[in-house]
Amino acid sequence: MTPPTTTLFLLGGGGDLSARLLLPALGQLLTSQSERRVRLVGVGVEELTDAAWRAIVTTSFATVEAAGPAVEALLTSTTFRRADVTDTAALAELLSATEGTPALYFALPPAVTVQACAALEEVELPEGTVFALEKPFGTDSGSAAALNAQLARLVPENRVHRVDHFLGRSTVFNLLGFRFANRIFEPLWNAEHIERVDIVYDEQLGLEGRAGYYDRAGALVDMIQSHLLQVLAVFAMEPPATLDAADLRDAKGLVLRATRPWAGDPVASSSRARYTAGSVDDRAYPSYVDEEGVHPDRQTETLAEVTLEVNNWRWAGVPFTLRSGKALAARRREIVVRFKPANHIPIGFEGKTGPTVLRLFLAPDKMSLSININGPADPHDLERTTFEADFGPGQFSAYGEVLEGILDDDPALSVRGDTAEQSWRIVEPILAAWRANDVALDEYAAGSPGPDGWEPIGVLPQEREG
Ligand SMILES: NC(=O)C1=CN([C@@H]2O[C@H](COP(=O)(O)OP(=O)(O)OC[C@H]3O[C@@H](n4cnc5c(N)ncnc54)[C@H](OP(=O)(O)O)[C@@H]3O)[C@@H](O)[C@H]2O)C=CC1
Ligand SMILES: O=C1O[C@H](COP(=O)(O)O)[C@@H](O)[C@H](O)[C@H]1O
Repeated sequence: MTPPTTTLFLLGGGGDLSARLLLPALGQLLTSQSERRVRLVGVGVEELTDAAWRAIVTTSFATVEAAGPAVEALLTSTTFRRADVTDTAALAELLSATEGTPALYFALPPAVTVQACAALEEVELPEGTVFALEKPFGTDSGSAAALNAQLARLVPENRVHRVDHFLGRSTVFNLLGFRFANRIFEPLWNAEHIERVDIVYDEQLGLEGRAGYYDRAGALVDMIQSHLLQVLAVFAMEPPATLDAADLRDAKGLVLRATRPWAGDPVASSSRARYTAGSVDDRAYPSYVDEEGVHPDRQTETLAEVTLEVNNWRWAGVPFTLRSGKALAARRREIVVRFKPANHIPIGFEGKTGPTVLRLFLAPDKMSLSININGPADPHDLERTTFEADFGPGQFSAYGEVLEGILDDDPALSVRGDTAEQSWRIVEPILAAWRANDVALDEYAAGSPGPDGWEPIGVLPQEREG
């Protein structure tokens, strides 16, 4: 069946997110789905002719070699509207140009998004209007709740797509398929068998000129409050009956409602650090505090690590450590599941053993399982071996999957309002402890693995030595 036409209003279409991530993802989606028809309307405060806008879209599409009938149709019909989206009359006029169902993508500074939503309260929205909102969603649980209330006055919850591109990753579905389409993993997926779970997203990139946003956010809000808590929720969820939005989002919501800092102690369960001058591979970085636009007094961390507990029957007593940082020695993007030791290894076996360790890599998508086996030669001698499997690249980029959900009005891969509030509730005690300076702000040289004295996570002691 031919999908109905959507008019996609890209509010902030001239911005960085749009050019670098959204437009290429749209080009990729339309190349693969030649039947789909999208009328794209770019919106911004800058004066831009339709031809100049078309050139921007064409350049972004070229980065993914977008081609075919759906791409051609979009390029022929796309237009640009100069409008201040905080102005009610401008929004009403904009929406009158809708063909099919409108989707409003707020690729705007967050404060402008809030103002635009307020202005939209005075506008009669066309039937079926879909909203897509970027992170950060609010600045704390109170502002997230206020924005949710505002959105609820505009469109039903299932037509609000709070975008988290980590949920667009095929990794999420890979995780569900791996765990629930096999008999052998799900029965072990609990506190009885799992000792700890580490979710690590270490980046080599530094600030990359994003001080305006990042210096107020920091690693905890930028990566853990949003993306890594969503990964935790997918990892730890109860088995959903279907992959439908309602089942997935209920299951994630239950996990996050049960989550809090380890032992309720935000000080002991968290660490923070910021990078000093150094180099990552051959690229030199100045000290974070010397980056343009950074205010050292804000004490912004570029590396955050928090240990959380999920207080339910399945996970009681299992620490979940989430870590993410910038300008680190190596790129590490993985979930590391360490199983408890075997109850009893028959006396007579010797050699190096260790717990079973499952690694689910977030990008590129693959997995490995390290176990003990009898190696070659002496059959008494146990050795470690690792099985590996590649999940292969997903059909689309993460933003491609996000956009498909928005255009199909399927919110399965977006963050539900209550979950967005819960994510703030989880990190708020930690943010308060950091603001009060109850946790030291450590330092690490750019290009190092992190501050001296921090225990490496997701690595067995014997792997550290080796
Ligand atoms: N860039 C990224 O990698 C990522 C960004 N995000 C989020 O996406 C959102 C957008 O980010 P980004 O693209 O980087 O920001 P930019 O500053 O690059 O772009 C913002 C756009 O908003 C437009 N704009 C601002 N005010 C108005 C207004 N009143 N009316 C109409 N248009 C307006 C600007 O228009 P004009 O150009 O005409 O001035 C500009 O094109 C933010 O919420 C950010 O947190 C999330 C993940 C990654
Ligand atoms: O949202 C963000 O994500 C990126 C990391 O995601 P990736 O898909 O680009 O690896 C992070 O660098 C950025 O700081 C953060 O805002």
